Order: sequence, then C-alpha cells, then structure tokens
Amino acid sequence: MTHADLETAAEDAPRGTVALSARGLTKDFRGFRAVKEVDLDVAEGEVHALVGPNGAGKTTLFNLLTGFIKPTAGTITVHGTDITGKLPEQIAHEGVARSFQITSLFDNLTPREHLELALQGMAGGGMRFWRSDRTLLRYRGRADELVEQVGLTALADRPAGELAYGQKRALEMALVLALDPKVMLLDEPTAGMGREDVERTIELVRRIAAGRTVVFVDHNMHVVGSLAHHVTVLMAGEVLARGTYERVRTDPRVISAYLGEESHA
Ligand SMILES: Nc1ncnc2c1ncn2[C@@H]1O[C@H](COP(=O)(O)OP(=O)(O)OP(=O)(O)O)[C@@H](O)[C@H]1O
Repeated sequence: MTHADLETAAEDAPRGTVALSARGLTKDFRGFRAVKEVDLDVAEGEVHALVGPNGAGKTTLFNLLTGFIKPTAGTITVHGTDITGKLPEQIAHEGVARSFQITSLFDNLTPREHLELALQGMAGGGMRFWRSDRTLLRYRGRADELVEQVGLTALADRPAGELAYGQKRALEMALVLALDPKVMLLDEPTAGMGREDVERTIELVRRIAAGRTVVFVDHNMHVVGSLAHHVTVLMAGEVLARGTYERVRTDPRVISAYLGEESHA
C-alpha cells in the first residue's frame, strides 16, 4: 500500500467511537450462504448506507443486526456490548430500533393514537387498547412532539388508513423515534415514494439523525449520496466495497456489479 492509499483509506474509515459492529457475520439458509463473513463498523453519530443489487443480503444483514434471525457464525456488538444471538426486544433494550419495509399501521387509529400507544407500551404498560383516555393523556405531549418532528401535525387526528403512502412512512419513522434509539435502522425509507416524498424523507432522516447513529438500506443512489457518510456495498452476501459515497460510486467493482444487475433486469 502506498502512502496515498493509506491516507485515502483513513479518510474512508469511520471515526470516533464505534456504535455498531459486526465481525465475520455469516448466515446460512439450508446450505445457502446469504451473508458471508461480513465485517461492519458504524461510528457513533454516523449515517451509514447498506447498498447492493437485489439479493445481495441487505435485508438478511438487517435481520441479523436486530435479532430477527440468528447468525450461523460471527459476532455483533452495540457500543461494545455483545448482542449476538439476543432476541429483538433485548437488542431494542440496548438502544437499537428498526423500521420495516412493509407498513404495519392500524387503519382506524390516528397518528397521535399510534404514538400514545407506542409510548405507553415502552413505559411498561403494554399495547393495551382498553386503557382509559386519561392514561393515554400522559403521553400526549411527547406524542405531539413526535408527530410534529415528522411533519404530521395537521394530520394528527386523521385515521392512519386515510394517510397517503409517504405520510404513513413518516408515521412509522415517528414510531421508531418514540423508542428514542441510539442506533436506528431504516429499511428502505424511500421505497415506493415519488420524488417529493423522497426529498421530504431525506430532510426528515437528516433531522432525526442528529445525535443518533443511523444505518439504512436504500436502492435510490440520490438518497444514499444525500445522506450517507459511509457506504457498505454488498454483493452476493459479501462486502464488495466500503467507504465514502464518492469513493464507492466510482469503484470499478461496484460499477460492474450494478451494470451486471441492469443487464439482467
Ligand atoms: N428465509 C430465507 N430462506 C432462504 N433463502 C433466503 C431467505 N431469506 C433470504 N434468502 C436468500 O438470501 C439472499 C439474500 O436475500 P436478501 O433479502 O437479504 O437480499 P437483499 O439484498 O435485501 O435483496 P433486495 O434488495 O431484493 O431486498 C437471496 O438470494 C434470498 O433469496
């Protein structure tokens, strides 16, 4: 390695305390290796994108990091605590929360009600729908703050079923924020969105990323370039490249992986 290589490698490396780390992370599905010895380091306060062609292993990696599936091999740590093999709720207790690609809202409940119930659930009350309005009022202030944070104040009392797609995704983001996570994992936050909603979501993620560590998966390279400090590119379950967006965007291996995908499309 030349001196120049070393300098650019240092530029690409995450700085500061490591918030989320994986070593040799591997997942086999009945003999098929979907994730192969992945090493990942996400620094505290960093916005980190996971990208890669379809089937690269991004969702599987997300599921491993949040305990939804157990690794075949390897370790995961959050702020130095080993969380390998722990259950999703135990990992959430370590300050890691995730959003899902598929919306999971209740059509009849309003954004405010969703948040009040989520906040009550966190406070140990469980998601009890028969709780009195008075009990839920305790959470109203915080619920309203979260509704405002994601730009839904004007729709706070509208049934979620009546919200537009982008607004539903914003509400889901608020539900993740309600957990006040140190590390936030967002699975395709702009999937299926039109241009305006994509721009709104970029702004939203920027705002909520302040003081947090964010890892997100997205196919939209404009979103990745706008938000990510560092990018990890996966290909067939392995890390193909990592570094700043500018670095990986011009990496010949990354270009050919994406061109390969296009020629199969
Ligand atoms: N439960 C499972 N059983 C068997 N194979 C699986 C399972 N989950 C994922 N796979 C396989 O693992 C590979 C990686 O899938 P994964 O969904 O993680 O990719 P991805 O990068 O998220 O793709 P996409 O961008 O299309 O969402 C794929 O070949 C997929 O078919």
